[in-house]
Formats: sequence, C-alpha cells, structure tokens
Amino acid sequence: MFVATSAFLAYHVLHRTILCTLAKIPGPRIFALTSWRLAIEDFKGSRTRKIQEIHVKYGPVVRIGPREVSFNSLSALRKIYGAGSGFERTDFYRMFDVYGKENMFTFGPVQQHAERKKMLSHAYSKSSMIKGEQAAMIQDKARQYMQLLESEPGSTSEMFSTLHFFSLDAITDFVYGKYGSTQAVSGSQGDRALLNDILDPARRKLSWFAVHFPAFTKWLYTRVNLMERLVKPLLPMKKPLTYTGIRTHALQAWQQFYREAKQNWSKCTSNHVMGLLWSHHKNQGGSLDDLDIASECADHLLAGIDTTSDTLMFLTWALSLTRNRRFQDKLAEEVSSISEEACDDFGVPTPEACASLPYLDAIIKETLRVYAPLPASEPRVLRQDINIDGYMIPADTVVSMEPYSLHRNAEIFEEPLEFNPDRWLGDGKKVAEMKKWWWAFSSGGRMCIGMHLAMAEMTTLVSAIYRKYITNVRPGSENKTPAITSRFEMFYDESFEEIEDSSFKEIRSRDVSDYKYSV
Ligand code: HEM
Repeated sequence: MFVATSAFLAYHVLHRTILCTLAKIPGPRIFALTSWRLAIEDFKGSRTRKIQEIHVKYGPVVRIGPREVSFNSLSALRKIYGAGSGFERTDFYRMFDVYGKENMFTFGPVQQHAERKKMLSHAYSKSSMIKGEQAAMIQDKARQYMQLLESEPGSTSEMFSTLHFFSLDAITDFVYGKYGSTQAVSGSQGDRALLNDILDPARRKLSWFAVHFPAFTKWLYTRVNLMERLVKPLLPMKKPLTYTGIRTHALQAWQQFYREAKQNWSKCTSNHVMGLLWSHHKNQGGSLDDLDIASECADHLLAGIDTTSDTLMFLTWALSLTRNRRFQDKLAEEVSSISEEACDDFGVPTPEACASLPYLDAIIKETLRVYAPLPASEPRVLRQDINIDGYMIPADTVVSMEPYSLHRNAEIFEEPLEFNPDRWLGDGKKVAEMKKWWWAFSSGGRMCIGMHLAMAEMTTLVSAIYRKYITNVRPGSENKTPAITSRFEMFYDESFEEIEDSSFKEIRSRDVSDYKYSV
C-alpha cells in the first residue's frame, strides 16, 4: 500500500512538473505542483501582488497552478479577451450568482452571455448617460451630494461612506427606478445602513471559503436551529453576510414592480434596467423567469456600488496629497471653465459638459491605473487547445490576466507606482501605447457594461466638487493610505506604510478660503 501510494505521488509530481504540456511554462515549482499554493496567497490576501511578483521574476507567461497560467502581454490580451475570442468565464464567477441564479456576470457560455448582454447594451450606452433622463438623474444625485457637504459638514471627513451613498443612490435609481431608488445621500438612515455589511473585513474570508470550499460553505450557511448554533464558530463571516441587506432591498424592489406589472403593465414606469428586462421578457414570450430578472438586476446593483465609489475615494485622496496639489489646481482650473449655462442652479454641471474635459479624463485614467477597484486576475477557459505567446495551452486550462500587473509594466508606464495624470497628456505615441495596456474595465465581449454610467457619475461629481472646494489630507493623516476590499484582498497605495481608516480628508470651500468644515 505504502509503495503504491508513493509511486502514485511520485508520478503525480513528475507529471505536473516535467511531463505535462504546461511544464515548459516558467514559474515557481510549488505553484505548478498544487493549486493550494495559490489558495494560500488568496487566504493571506496577497494573490494579485504575488502574481505580479512572479511575472517580474519569470516573465510575461507564468504558471501559477497545475492547470492555471497567467499572462502579461498585449498579444495574450487580444487572444484571450479580444472580441470573439471564444473564451468563457470560469466557475470562479459562480460566487456572484444571486438568489441561486446565474446572470450576465456569471454565465460561462459565450452564447448565453451574449444574448443577455444584447438586451441591455443600449440602456448602458454613452449617449444614454450624457443626454436625457439618465443624465438628469446623475446630475441630480451629484447636486444632492453637494448639498450633503453643506448640510452635514461632518460628513466631509467621512468621504468613504458618503461616496458609497452617492453610488448606491445612482445605481438603485438606474436599475430599479422608483421601485428601489435609495435616498442615502439625502439622509435616509435605513438606506445608509444598507452599506454596513460591506464594511466588515470578514467578507474577504467569506469570499475565500466560497471559492475554495463552495459546497461546504453553502452547507454551513444553510443550517438552522440547533445545527446553526453548533456550526456558528466555523462560519467565515457572521450573519448578516456581505450585501445581505442590499440583496433583500433589491428583491423587495423587484417584487413590488412585479406585482404592479402583472396587474397593469401599461401603468408601470419602465425606464430602468428592471423594466427593460421585463418588457423584453413579455415581448419574447417569457424567456426569463422572475428570479432571472431579480438576479440580473441585483448583480448590476452590486457591481455598481464599490467600483465607482472606491475609485472616487482614491481619486479625491490622491488629489488631496500635498505633493499632488499641482494636479488638483490644474483640474480646478479646467472644471471652473465649464460655462454657467451648462450647470444647474447649484453649480453642478451636466454629465455632457463633463464628458470631454481632457485633464479630468487623465485624472480618472490615472486613478484607475494605479488604484483599479478590480485589480485582480480575470480567469477564463477555452474548450479547445490554443497557442498563446508561443506556448500550447490545453483545452480547459484556466488562463488569466490582471489589471494590476498590466498597469505596473515599467517599460510602458515610467515610474509605474507614481500617481501622475500628466503622463496621459504627453507624447502621443507613448500615450497610444499606454492606452493599449490600460485595462481597468476589461475588454471584448465581457467588458464592463457599466463603464459609461461609472464615467458619467465620476466626471459629474468630481467636476462639481472641484469647482467649489479644495481638498486636503487631514492633519495627522499625511502618511497614511486609504484601503479598499476587492474579493479576497485589500488594496492601498503601497508607497505608504500605514493604512488609514475611512476618515482621512478635510475639504475646504474654494470661495471662503479660511473656512474649514469640521473634521
Ligand atoms: C469604476 C467603475 C468600474 C470598474 C473599474 C469596473 C470594472 C469592471 C471589470 C474589470 C469587469 C470585468 C470583470 C471580470 O471579467 O472579472 C466588469 C464587468 C462588469 N461590470 Fe463593471 N466596473 C465599474 C463600474 C460598473 C458599474 C457602475 C456597473 C453597473 C451596472 C458595472 C457592471 C458590470 C457588469 C454587469 C459586468 C459584467 C459584464 C459582462 O460580463 O459582460 N460596472 N466591470
């Protein structure tokens, strides 16, 4: 028995490290031998940084698991994530199913995904975001945010929360209309409380268990009564779980709309994602069931909160650092040049007026380069063999690339760790090359559908803020970096040694320079 086990293990080691097709790919041996080695990095919250370290050491193609390869080249980017590549999302994404149902984000097969995306692409187009109803909605949310800064001066030191309120209010309005639109910015304590469960750091641990032990994790959380009490010490995250409140809110919005739509469809408002899916369902003879629609909407809601507000938080923080004051000043000059006619009574510009400001665009690009809110690898599989960057990749091998590594290539981005928006306005040839490597919203068929919504929210709010205020890092916090949570990991500015809690900034009125909000 011992001999047989040893022989089996020896063959296993030999096969993974020498005999199999992937054995030619460079990388640390231990990662090739067992997928648990990368799982340890996931647990420590250092996966993305570790993969970058491996790329720096071994080159643009590295093996990071027995059947997993990471790339960091433009040729691989086109092959894996280019339009029509045929690559599918892996099962990793199933942890984002909502109410037990797949949605656009979690579908594997290309066809199934494309059909769903087609239903919604128009609603998310750039023209819909900068003109008409949705543009007015975004401008209105930005106005409410500016009013909040005035009516709750203490809130200026809580940018992390207030920016979450802003993105929550915008996405709930966009997805659910009056049926689920929240009023967190304008003061609803119940709506503000929806964000509480995402602040719990245990959500990183829960993600790890959900990916590495999916069945066990599901089993743990579905226990009731005595068993629930018995398994309590084993739970990776205490209840309520991440987004529990938000998911419940989303389901209630859907149920209210569904009741009305069934009774009298013609009286329902349908200028929102939920209404669009429902009318599609009615016209196509019921291709979606109730939970399909509820799951799709909830996924867009969840995708549209942290991404936008985390980016806004890093952007305002980076501009608040003393060493970056020159960038803030240039931005202020640009946004101050927006004409009064393009602004509402409160001085908040239209999304259209903010959509073509080159310096603001450079600042957002640079923020998303250095502080991408989704910096980790995006795993994909192909159901047939393929050659990528000179290596034969067998069918069903997991391949991935990460914005984090692409954005830190020192050959493309000089001093890659430095926040420098001016790099996007320099030599045209260099800028064109940088744009090819810039991958914050992914690419191809699976590219972020919410990009134009996020851009309209960010450009409008940032313009409104810097037309009126100067932002500074609060005294005592100059050497601290804010941090965000993304999947299993925390991300922050690595040139800082200390991590700050969320209250890091002070904000000063541009017009009354000696006035300070209380912080
Ligand atoms: C700064 C803001 C945002 C960034 C940087 C961002 C980034 C991304 C990235 C990188 C992906 C691909 C992820 C992967 O394949 O692993 C993605 C997909 C997606 N994003 Fe965003 N996102 C942002 C805002 C939004 C917003 C506001 C929404 C609102 C609905 C949204 C909805 C989605 C959806 C539904 C997908 C899946 C698309 C598909 O599979 O075709 N995102 N996003």
